[in-house]
Amino acid sequence: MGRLASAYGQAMAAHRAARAHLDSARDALRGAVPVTPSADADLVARLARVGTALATPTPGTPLVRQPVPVRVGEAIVAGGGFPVLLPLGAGHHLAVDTDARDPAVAALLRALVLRILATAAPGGVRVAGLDSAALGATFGPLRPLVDAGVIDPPATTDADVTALLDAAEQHARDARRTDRPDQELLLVVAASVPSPREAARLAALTHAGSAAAVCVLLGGWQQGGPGESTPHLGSATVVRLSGDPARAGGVPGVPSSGDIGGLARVGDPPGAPFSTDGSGLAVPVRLDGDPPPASVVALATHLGDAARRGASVSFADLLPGQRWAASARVGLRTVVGRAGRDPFGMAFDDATPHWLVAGRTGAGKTVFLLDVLYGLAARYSPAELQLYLLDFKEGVSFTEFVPTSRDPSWLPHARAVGIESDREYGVAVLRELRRELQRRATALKRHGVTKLADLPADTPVPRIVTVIDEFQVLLAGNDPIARESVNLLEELARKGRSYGVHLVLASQSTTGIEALYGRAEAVFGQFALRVALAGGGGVLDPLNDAAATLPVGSAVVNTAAGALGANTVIRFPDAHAAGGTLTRLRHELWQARPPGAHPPSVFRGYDTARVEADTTFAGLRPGGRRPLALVGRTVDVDGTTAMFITDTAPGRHLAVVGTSPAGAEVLRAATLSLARQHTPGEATFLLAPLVAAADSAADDTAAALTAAGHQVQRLDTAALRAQIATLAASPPVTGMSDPGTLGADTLGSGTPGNGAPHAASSDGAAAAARTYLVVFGMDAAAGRLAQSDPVTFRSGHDDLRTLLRQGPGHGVHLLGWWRGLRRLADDLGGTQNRDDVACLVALNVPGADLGLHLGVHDLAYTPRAGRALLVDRHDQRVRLIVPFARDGYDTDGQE
Ligand SMILES: Nc1ncnc2c1ncn2[C@@H]1O[C@H](COP(=O)(O)OP(=O)(O)OP(=O)(O)O)[C@@H](O)[C@H]1O
Repeated sequence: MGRLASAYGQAMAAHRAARAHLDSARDALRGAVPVTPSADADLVARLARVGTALATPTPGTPLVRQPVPVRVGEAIVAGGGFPVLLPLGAGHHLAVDTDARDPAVAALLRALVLRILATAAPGGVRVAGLDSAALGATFGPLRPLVDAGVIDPPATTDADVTALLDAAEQHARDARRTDRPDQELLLVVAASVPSPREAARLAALTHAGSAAAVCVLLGGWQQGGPGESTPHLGSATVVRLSGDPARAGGVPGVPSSGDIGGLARVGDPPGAPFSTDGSGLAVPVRLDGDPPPASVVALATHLGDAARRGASVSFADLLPGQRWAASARVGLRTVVGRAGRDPFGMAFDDATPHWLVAGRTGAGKTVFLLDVLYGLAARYSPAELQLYLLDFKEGVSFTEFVPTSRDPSWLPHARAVGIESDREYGVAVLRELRRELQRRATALKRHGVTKLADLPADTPVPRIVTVIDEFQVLLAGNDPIARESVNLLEELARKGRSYGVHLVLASQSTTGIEALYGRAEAVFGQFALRVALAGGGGVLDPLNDAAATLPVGSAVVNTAAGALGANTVIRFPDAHAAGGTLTRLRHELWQARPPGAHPPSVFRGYDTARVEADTTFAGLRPGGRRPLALVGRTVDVDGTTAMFITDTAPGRHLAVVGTSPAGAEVLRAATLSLARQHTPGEATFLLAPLVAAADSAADDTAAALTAAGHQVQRLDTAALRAQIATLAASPPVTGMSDPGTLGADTLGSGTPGNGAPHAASSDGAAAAARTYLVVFGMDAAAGRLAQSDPVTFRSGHDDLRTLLRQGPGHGVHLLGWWRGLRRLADDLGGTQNRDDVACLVALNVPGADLGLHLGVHDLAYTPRAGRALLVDRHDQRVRLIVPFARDGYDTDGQE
């Protein structure tokens, strides 16, 4: 009886004291003055030890400094009960010996999550749930909190669990390092014990101390028996639902826990035990059940707003107070988002000169890059920072940085922008950057220093950031472009650190890039900083799967080339959602551009090149010594005009080859550009539109030439044959020959009767008189040219070959479109005569055939719509070009 009475007394006192704690906690949460328990002095003294740990929380008090009393259930005593509160937070944890597949445990864990969230200041607690045993069902009733963004979806797979523990350990390290007064508490709720390895990691967290700001609630924790190696927990209160029935009794009318479900034994809280002998609370405890669903919803509503506010990172957060106030001398740094509640910065400096960014499509890669670029552009003036921006995908990543018809602004830091770039354009940019490295190396040598940062202050050299989105396209396959790109990237990555040239390579995946075979380490080894967005874990160490569960708008930033333990999870704002702010910022920066600043050179892969819009074309005037035939825009950094010189050297003729009707467009551009270099009457244009596909271009050419006052004659096949014979037999030596003798249908405005112009004998005056024979569909004349003259026995081909060899010396040039390479070779009399037409524009001609025709082995050319290969056999030029075409010309016509 005495023992029972004593137990009863102890229990009642505990009840009163605990009630007082609870009340005071509640009052404190409401801002009221704490209530001092007034009870039996002896028992209060004992419970005071609990009270020390269970210091009264006040609203907004971080849970990492002091543990808070959290109710777990009601102690059962005869005739009543009292609430049982346990210290949690500040290095105090809880373990239950049964896992959450037992509904009582699941309900208890949910109740604890709810109470801790309600106790903490909004945003003061982050909840990370692990539930591989019940596949997340334990957290089901808390769904409103998940939906409101207050707690994260639970980890259910092995990978999720590992990632969650990685993040928790990182959190602990960061919390210890920063030791902030407002540190967020990470509540790790394990509904069951995962594998032994993860169990050990959870146990280690319970030893991490209050500075780690982690609180672990652990279901299914069985302290190991003899011989078992279950790790010991740190400061944790243990709750048992199973076990020794004899120990569970002790109160009249209260069965042991072994006898009925739902009653538990509560061990001694660390540092403030209930018992003196380690036996824990003397009476059994009915664990609290689920909080009412209405409470969950109410809390979700209450905390959801705060969570959203806390979680949202606005684009404005990335911007500095003052524009262009930072110095790039030792590196570049910008805020890219937030880690926890703190702004998070990333740098291009000696430690992290280059960045590797990966994320599956839709993970927010473009948005992240925009955040970075605007952040940098707002901090550093164009004198400190230049940008080269390359995008290899279909999309609009960098369009906003270049002027358009709707918005004339551009980002003044941008030097070159490639949108839907060709690989050849990418290589051109990398070559340009390598030239810049060489210039910088020379400048550093001149000043006797080895690093950009050591240059004298009065010789500032801007840092260059080159962003290559979807860079794997550049390295795709194992062709000369891929190989050259790898070489260039490796060199830029290796030397860029010292010379202030930084690379950001972004991709959906960095694995399986064939051209990198054996070189990946040499290239990526220079990329200490890795950013893994959702699905972008490939840039991290294979054991580091921290990116496995990232939502859109988050990233793992790792400054140790992806190694485990160097992760920081950040959130970055959606730049797309801040369109207005972005536009205003860009306009502000544009208005502030230095006087004389030029817009970036822009390459848009999908643009048609129009000769009329070409600046070289616009500048052409009569009187030049060697007329230029303009054929397109070179795919290079500046989009220089692609052209041939038509001088008196043998072979200065143009062959455009391929079935694509774009061939007629190229002839049109070449002809019109030549025409601009002659005064009317000085040159004769003999146009032979032999195929229907060229009619439109030929008619347009004739009309434009006529309008400009030039002499134009139209030839049919027969007339062409005759004209070739005439020009071959008696090349014009002076004045104009009579076109009437050519059987031509005169279209031009020049005087009929004045035929081919004369050609002077020297280059100096060669431009003075020319004949341009422009044949649209030269192959259509093959039959006629093959026929021999019954008198002279000369075939048309004989005459053509004479004309090709001797014509330029007499001012006669052939511009022809052949629809097949074979036809061209036949007309030339075999590939051995290929130099007789030295200027070639290859359209949809297979690269291998072209290589054979030209006798070039490793010709890298992939025929595609809107592109051509320019080959000049005299100066060994081989360039990818965007051939000129009229607006509305359908490049799809090219196969
Ligand atoms: N921080 C963010 N917060 C919210 N939404 C975001 C965030 N970042 C990106 N998004 C959204 O995700 C979508 C995809 O973003 P983005 O275009 O940057 O993806 P991506 O990885 O570049 O995809 P793709 O490679 O297919 O172009 C967009 O609708 C964007 O608004």
